[in-house]
Amino acid sequence: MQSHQKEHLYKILVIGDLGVGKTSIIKRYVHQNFSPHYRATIGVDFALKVLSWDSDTVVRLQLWDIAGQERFGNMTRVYYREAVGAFIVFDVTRPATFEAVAKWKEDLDSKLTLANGVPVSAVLLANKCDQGKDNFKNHFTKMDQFCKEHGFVAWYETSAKENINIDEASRCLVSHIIASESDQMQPVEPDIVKPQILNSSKIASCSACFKS
Ligand SMILES: Nc1nc2c(ncn2[C@@H]2O[C@H](COP(=O)(O)OP(=O)(O)OP(=O)(O)O)[C@@H](O)[C@H]2O)c(=O)[nH]1
Repeated sequence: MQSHQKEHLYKILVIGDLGVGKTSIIKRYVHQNFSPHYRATIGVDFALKVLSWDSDTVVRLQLWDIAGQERFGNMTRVYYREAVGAFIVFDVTRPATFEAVAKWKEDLDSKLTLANGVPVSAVLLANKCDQGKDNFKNHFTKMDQFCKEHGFVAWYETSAKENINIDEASRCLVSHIIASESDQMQPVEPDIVKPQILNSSKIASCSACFKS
């Protein structure tokens, strides 16, 4: 008997400042391990995660781990090409890395949009929550507001060290990508189609992913 399993291959970007934990999040997600030692990524690195999405769908995530220092280079346009989703990561113990989030998001939206001009789905990850939980608790309301203003579909506190919320964040991103595929979206250069701000009904429909 022939299998009717559907397969999706999605290119996902993992971006954010130096040392915020991008490589560690991917390592935890794909290889189920964690190392406390820091080795800066040079350029870009890749990993593949295969998900049994439901009984008849397999999702392959091609994760592009882009070095933090690349925001200051001119290769991001090349790396972003044909991505359909992104994680933007910051380190809850270093406020400067949160300040850089808006810059990463701007960089992303200025270089990559889907065919109907909508930005690719992006989820914000507040990483190293094993270290900064108490400092961060008071910011939940502000984070929801920040995400709406900057066009993130959701945000999660994560820890690559303690394996917190990484699977959940990924499922949220994938479900948004699958939902947006119904709009026949193909990534194109924004020179052809100008980026648009997500309309509020689109954001509201994502609110299930926002933490309360
Ligand atoms: N406590 C804690 N440490 C973490 C966590 N995630 C990453 N780290 C540590 O933070 C440091 C930097 O992690 P990386 O994953 O290399 O960071 P990166 O964002 O890939 O860095 P670049 O390659 O420079 O862009 C390493 O020493 C990790 O062990 C976490 O969730 N909790």
